[in-house]
Amino acid sequence: MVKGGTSILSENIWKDALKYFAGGVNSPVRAAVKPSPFYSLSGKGAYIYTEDNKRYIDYVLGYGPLILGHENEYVKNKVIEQIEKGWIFGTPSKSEVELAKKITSHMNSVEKIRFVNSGTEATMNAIRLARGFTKREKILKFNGNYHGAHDYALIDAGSAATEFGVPDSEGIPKEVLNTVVICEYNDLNCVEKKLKTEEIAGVIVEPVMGNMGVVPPNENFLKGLRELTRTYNSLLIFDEVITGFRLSLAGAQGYYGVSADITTLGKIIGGGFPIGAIGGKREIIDMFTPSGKVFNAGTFNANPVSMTAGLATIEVLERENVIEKTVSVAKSIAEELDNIPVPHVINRVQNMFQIFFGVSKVTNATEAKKANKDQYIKFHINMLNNGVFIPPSQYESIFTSLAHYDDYVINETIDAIKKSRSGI
Ligand SMILES: Cc1ncc(COP(=O)(O)O)c(C=O)c1O
Ligand SMILES: N[C@H](C=O)CCC(=O)O
Repeated sequence: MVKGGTSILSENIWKDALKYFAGGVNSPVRAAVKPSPFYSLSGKGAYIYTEDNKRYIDYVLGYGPLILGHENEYVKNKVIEQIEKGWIFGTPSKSEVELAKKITSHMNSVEKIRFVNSGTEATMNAIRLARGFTKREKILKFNGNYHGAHDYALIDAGSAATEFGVPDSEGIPKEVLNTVVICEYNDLNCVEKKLKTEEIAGVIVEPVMGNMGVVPPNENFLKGLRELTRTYNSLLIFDEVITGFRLSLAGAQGYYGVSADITTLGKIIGGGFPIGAIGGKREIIDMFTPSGKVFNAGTFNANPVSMTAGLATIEVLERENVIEKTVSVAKSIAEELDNIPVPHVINRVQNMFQIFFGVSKVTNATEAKKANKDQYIKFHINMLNNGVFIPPSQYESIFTSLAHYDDYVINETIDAIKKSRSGI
């Protein structure tokens, strides 16, 4: 097994992939890995192993779900047990009730849940729910926030939409664009102005921005959103697809002490298997069919494998002090990044962080876009060559997992940072 370096086999697979997939991939950020993507073969703990017999310490972690690291033994065994019993029934299964009990026990504002298959489906349905509940049409979102790949979210969107220069996607009808109102993140004045002058069904927000790099909320931002949405009878939607069960067991809401009307979840609650969820107050979630008139359905909704993996993951989070451990790793790595002798700023909240070169502060998407992307990409390539996989895009977050809570992994990473800082 070789640490980092170039990847001949992966390069050959990549040439084939370019024949079959738009841009060679099935989700755009994967094409951002330079010079070309490596093909993963397996994962164990903090490491990814590739088709080329290369090994990388993984700080991407499936873009967030793998808070326990790769192939966690407990989760794996629970999933195998489930698979031996069957993996789709088209009927409810006990695992969905158990996962719902677990999530609601941790998140005060979530009394009832609808399980879907992705974060994208979760936010799309949360927006429909907010419109159905308030009988209003407009949604307020923030510049650079990413809520998945559906029409109502792809306006001033972060993540790969910014990385590939399509924050406003083509193919979205004007009528849809006109229902989305945009403010800059952390700008409460803008939010108040829009809520006052437009009939807004809901304000959707990433409580910590994780799709423009990492951008924390200013001290009063989330509390301000809570108050303003109450004043103007609009619903507050926290998109906790990344932050749920990452910042704390009660998500960003628990961490910042602000509760939402509707919460969207994904990633960690599926333990690495496809999932999304819309949670909230009983009277809001009950508006979903069949008890209400806001339609949602799905062949794979609440599939037992994702339910089982999610439940097992949360059990480990509860038992093993995981969040504390991932935060301590994140602190050590962020401190070492801060020693890089090139002007930069590091934004970190708990166990998610990102470095921005060439700027002294990043508090919103406009400031994030001023960071020197070329320097970030050079650093990303240097880190890969030194055996560490950090996000290939400035507009993603570095994550830590339980498996990184290991002196050998931390020291290897610190060593890679030291070797990677020249030439950026
Ligand atoms: C905050 C946030 N919301 C929604 C999504 C969409 O989730 P998914 O990729 O599972 O559709 C993502 C990530 O992709 C996300 O980071
Ligand atoms: N930033 C995205 C979600 O958090 C990354 C996942 C993807 O686009 O494939």
